[in-house]
Amino acid sequence: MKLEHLSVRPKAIAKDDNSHIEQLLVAGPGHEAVEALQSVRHRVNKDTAVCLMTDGLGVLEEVRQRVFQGTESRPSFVLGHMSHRLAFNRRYDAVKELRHGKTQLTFADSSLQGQDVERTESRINFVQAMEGVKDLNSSLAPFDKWLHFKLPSVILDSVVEPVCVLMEIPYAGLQRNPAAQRMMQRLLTEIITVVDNMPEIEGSAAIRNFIRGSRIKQHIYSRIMARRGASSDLARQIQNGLPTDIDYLNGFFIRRGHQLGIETPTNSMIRDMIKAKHSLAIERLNSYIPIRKARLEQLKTQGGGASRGNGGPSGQDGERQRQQADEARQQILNQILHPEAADRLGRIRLVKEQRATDIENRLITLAQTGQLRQKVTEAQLKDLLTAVADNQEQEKIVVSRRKGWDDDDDLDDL
Ligand SMILES: CC(C)(CO)[C@@H](O)C(=O)[O-]
Repeated sequence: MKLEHLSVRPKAIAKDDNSHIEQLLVAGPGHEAVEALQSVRHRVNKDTAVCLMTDGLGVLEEVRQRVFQGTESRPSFVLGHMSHRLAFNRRYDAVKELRHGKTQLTFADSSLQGQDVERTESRINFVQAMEGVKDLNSSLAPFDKWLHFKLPSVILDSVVEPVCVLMEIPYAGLQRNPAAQRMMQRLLTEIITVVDNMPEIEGSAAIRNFIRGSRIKQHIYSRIMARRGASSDLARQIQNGLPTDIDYLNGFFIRRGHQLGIETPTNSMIRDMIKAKHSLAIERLNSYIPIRKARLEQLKTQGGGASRGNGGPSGQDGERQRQQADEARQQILNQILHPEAADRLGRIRLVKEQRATDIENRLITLAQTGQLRQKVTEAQLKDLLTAVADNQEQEKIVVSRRKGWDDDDDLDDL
């Protein structure tokens, strides 16, 4: 079974609805935006206002070029960025706020590069509608102020995450690794040169002060400290063969550098290495079914099957054996889970370690007994989660009333 790269969830694409869209908010990873807009292009015209609240930079340029170039029916755009931390609850199609922040909106007319100025009225209406949603805490800002708000997270993701991936270290490892720090410094120097020359922000003292002074470095350092216990999101995406936003992180600065005649060799090399690693991960994920019997036998003798955490030998030998068993376990899980399912299980582990371990044990047992013929999809994993939850509820003979956002719903946020 090959990995699909249709990243937009089918539910977001209502193919049979042809009604005109007046206001459209596109959020999420940068790499999903083009596909999402293409799916509703026939419902959008020059009276539509689209707010791009996507991750990364260069998304608007890509959307203008790939979806609306040469058409009369080009909508007008608002760019947005928010610092709220949100979780998506798939079961209820709802969003939960984990941390309150603010939303900044802007018009990107300065990046139109000779194209017609967009209609202002529809954009103003959209901004007003968003300002009316109290929880969004939105305001309209000049372009440079907006970029100043968004740039730190984009730079952080371009400088820190790829280095974690390539050196195979978590955030904590960056602090004590001079080679990693040199690599980050090179990436940052090139990025700063590109930003400093972007025509859209010419004359912006706020951005100049931010990138030329020590503030950007302080920001990166403080984020590394804050996340030192965490592993990189990009590493998780690559390991699971999921699409990444690298083209809207380092890729954006490379494209802009090219347009401005600025060389960005370190960013280009790192982007290519990330892409190569991603292709290898996909190849690996697609090449392991059916599970090799010999590997399973090895796993059984190492005690790494469905028996995680059940004691075993102690001391250094015991530790080594446990490590080997954990690695073997992980290898098997990589073989039997679809990337989206592995991703979901990983997130469940963050909040319910025992639940994730129980599920893993079941999956490994199914694999060992030859009952898995194909990789487990995210939908199948959800069924299994529900079955395990039902079972546990019956075992406890406890009746509990479900709340809107109870514990199990939290698993669905993930
Ligand atoms: C880079 C940008 C923010 C405007 O300069 C916009 O064009 C974009 O994201 O595509």
